[in-house]
Amino acid sequence: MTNFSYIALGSNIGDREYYLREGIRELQEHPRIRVTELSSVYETAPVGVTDQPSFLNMVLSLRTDVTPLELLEITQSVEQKLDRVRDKHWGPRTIDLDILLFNDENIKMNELNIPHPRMHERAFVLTPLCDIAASHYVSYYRQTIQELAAPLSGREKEGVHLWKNCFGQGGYGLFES
Ligand SMILES: Nc1ncnc2c1ncn2[C@@H]1O[C@H](COP(=O)(O)OP(=O)(O)OP(=O)(O)O)[C@@H](O)[C@H]1O
Ligand SMILES: Nc1nc2c(c(=O)[nH]1)N=C(CO)CN2
Repeated sequence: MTNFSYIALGSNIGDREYYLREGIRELQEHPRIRVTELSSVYETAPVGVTDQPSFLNMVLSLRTDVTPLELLEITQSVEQKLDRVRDKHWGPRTIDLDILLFNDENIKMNELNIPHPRMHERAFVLTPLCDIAASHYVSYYRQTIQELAAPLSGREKEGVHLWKNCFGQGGYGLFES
């Protein structure tokens, strides 16, 4: 499995931790994917559409031999399987799986943009990503993840609170409760 990718997960409907856990499990059980690391889980204030429940957010890294478009198909089928309904733009969702990075590729297609076009401005993405990839260099931004996170305002960072510290346990603390 020669490709690597970082995926952001978010949930703000129902049993949010259940949906995160099931999202990870679905990816892990895919024969062409190996989940390699999980960040901690953060509770985050909604960004964009603010009149909705708070989110649980986290990120994971994986290795795979599928293409970026195949990975998008897989993540979308996991979202569907986990009751995701697409109605309101940026509205509440049981599970959202965004492909943040795929190797060091720069992809601009109608259905897929990599790096994810809003990752650099989102504390709810960069904070968990720093758990597992702080020193990872992204050519597109000519910066490491840590450097991307540094200019985020205090207000953005204030909306992001550690909810479950799984990282110190190799990430898989999420499966222990
Ligand atoms: N890197 C990416 N990861 C996931 N979806 C992407 C990506 N780039 C483009 N898309 C497209 O974005 C479309 C909308 O995705 P989705 O409904 O999950 O957006 P969102 O999570 O509400 O908003 P945002 O993209 O700001 O996180 C998808 O159908 C997909 O084709
Ligand atoms: N805190 C938070 N806010 C959001 C999120 C999210 O995952 N977490 N996702 C969005 C659309 O993808 C819009 N706003």
